[in-house]
Amino acid sequence: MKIALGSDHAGYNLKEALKEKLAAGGHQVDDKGTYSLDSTDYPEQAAKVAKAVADGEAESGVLVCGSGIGMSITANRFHGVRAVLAPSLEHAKLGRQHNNANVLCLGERLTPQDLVFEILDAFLATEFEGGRHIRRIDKIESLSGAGS
Ligand SMILES: O=C(CO)[C@H](O)[C@H](O)[C@H](O)COP(=O)(O)O
Repeated sequence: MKIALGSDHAGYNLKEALKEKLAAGGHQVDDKGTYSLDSTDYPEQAAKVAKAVADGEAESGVLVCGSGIGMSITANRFHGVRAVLAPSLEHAKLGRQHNNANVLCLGERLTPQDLVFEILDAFLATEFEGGRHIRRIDKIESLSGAGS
């Protein structure tokens, strides 16, 4: 699978570990940065990953910051992106089954690495259930620009 990957400084170490894991699993990883521990602003990397997913250049995205919150807020600004902040396996599975999430957001400062690895595996392995959930996702997509 082609996966766009990004982090800020607070997610850099985890991003590097995830890059290795994804590559070892046979995935094609597009690393959108950041490329060091120097302080940076998460909207920059989140926008690059979200755009790659929105434009169809990547099938899925993975974003890491300290908590995962800033990444998810930013990524969900992009039409067609459904980013899930997943601190547990259940969040990752439900995000795929019910919400057809295409971006996984993680918090390096809050979630231990061994759990993050399991969360990533669950996210990639879980299928969207379709059915009634399609109607709801269509409603989300129809809201783009609403309230502005
Ligand atoms: O967006 C966040 C919090 O909602 C992320 O955790 C950031 O990584 C965090 O805000 C960065 O904080 P820092 O004090 O600048 O390292």
